[in-house]
Formats: sequence, structure tokens, C-alpha cells
Amino acid sequence: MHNPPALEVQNLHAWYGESHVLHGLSLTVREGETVALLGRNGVGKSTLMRSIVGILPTRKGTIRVWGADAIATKPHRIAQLGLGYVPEERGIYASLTVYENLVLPMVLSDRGMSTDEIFELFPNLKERRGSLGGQLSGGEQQMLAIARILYAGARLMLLDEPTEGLAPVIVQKIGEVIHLLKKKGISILIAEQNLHFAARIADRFYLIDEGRVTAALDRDEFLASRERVEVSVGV
Ligand SMILES: Nc1ncnc2c1ncn2[C@@H]1O[C@H](COP(=O)(O)OP(=O)(O)OP(=O)(O)O)[C@@H](O)[C@H]1O
Repeated sequence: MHNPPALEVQNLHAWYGESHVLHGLSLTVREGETVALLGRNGVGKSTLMRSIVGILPTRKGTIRVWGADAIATKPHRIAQLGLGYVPEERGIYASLTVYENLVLPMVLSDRGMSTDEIFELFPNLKERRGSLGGQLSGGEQQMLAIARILYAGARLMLLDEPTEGLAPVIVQKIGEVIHLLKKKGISILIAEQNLHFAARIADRFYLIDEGRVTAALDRDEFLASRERVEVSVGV
């Protein structure tokens, strides 16, 4: 029997108060896939991620994580499904050390990476393990935010614009980390404005507009319709 997809979203609607933001969005991330969400600012990429992890509870539709019903799962238990989320703001505690930030998550899945494994993946976090979160560069904070959900047991990662505001050389490093995670079989859904970066790392692409999927593309289709994608993403 095949494993269920890492993530299956069907006909998802989500609201902030009266404001209806997701309008029947459907997508799939298969096990081990890296899938990019592309779309202009404000089309609902972050809202989709918040809906999946339950931070935005006003949603309707189906969300399955490895076959389990994510809507029925309390947000503080979502890590136990093997799901981890890195928001755009990254959420690093400025006054805690790298090590403390790493081991902070309270509810863990039993499959989390060990600190040794994490420091092997992120050697510069090992070097800086005693530095305060607030002393890290944006790129190091992003790495730490990714490391933290791996420690908590994420096998499916939702990454919201991980390269935003980072220098090209750091973006390159994040790309290398994502390649290593892919090799380990981690499934990834990534919201990304940097098309060049998305093209390097993703296996499939969804174009999002006004809270809906407007196209689902595999790599060849993405590369063949690059101009159309650029127009719809607004770059
Ligand atoms: N907390 C909130 N309360 C009310 N409306 C919100 C809230 N957060 C986002 N929105 C609205 O929901 C819509 C989708 O926003 P969302 O942040 O999901 O877009 P996005 O595609 O992730 O873009 P960005 O990259 O700018 O975050 C926008 O119209 C936005 O103004």
C-alpha cells in the first residue's frame, strides 16, 4: 500500500472575521516532495499555512497530514503529526541562546532529530550554540527556526518565505540545507517570492491568486511557462 500524501488540502476556505480569504483551495504534497507556493503579496499563502497548523481556526474544508485530520487536531498537538511551521517572522527568542531556542518546543513528536544530527546539518549553529538569538543574522535565525521544528519532529515542513530579506550568499546556503533535507526524505511546502530560488529547489509549483490555486505545474511545465509565472507572481 502507498503511504498517504504528507499533506492533502481539499476545498479549504478560511476567514479573518468577516473577511473571506481562502476560497476553496486544494493542493497536495506527496511524501518527500518539495512544493512551492507562488503568488503576489496578499493572495493567501501565509493564511494557508496558518490554517493548516490551526493558528487560524476559522476554516472549513479538509486538511490531512499523513492521512490524519489536522482540523480536528489542537494547534499545540500539531507537532505530533510530524508537521512543523516556520512563520515569516521566524519566532526566534532574542534573549535565549541558540541551544535554548532549539530545545524550547514543549510538545514533541517522538521522531525528532537529535541535537547531534541537527548540529551536523547546521555547523554554524553548533559554533554559535551559546550566542543569544538576538545576536544572530537573519540567515542564522532562519536556520535556527528550521532546526527547531526538526528537533520537534517535523517530517513535513511549512516554510513561509524563508529567503525574504537575505543576501544571495545566504539564500544559497538555505538552498543547500533544503537539498540535504530532501535527501533525508523531508516533505516541504514553501511560500516563495524568489522564483530563481523556487526553481532550484521545488519539484512542483502551485500558482495562487485570490485564495485559490490557479495552476499546478510540474518542473517542466514551470520552466516552459516561466514568463506567464512571472506575470502572475508580479515579478
Ligand atoms: N490577521 C489578519 N487579519 C485580517 N486580514 C488579514 C490578516 N492577515 C492577513 N490578512 C489578509 O488576508 C489576505 C491574505 O494575506 P496573506 O498574508 O495570507 O497573503 P500572502 O500571500 O501570504 O502574502 P504576504 O507575502 O504578503 O504575507 C490579505 O488580503 C491580507 O490583507
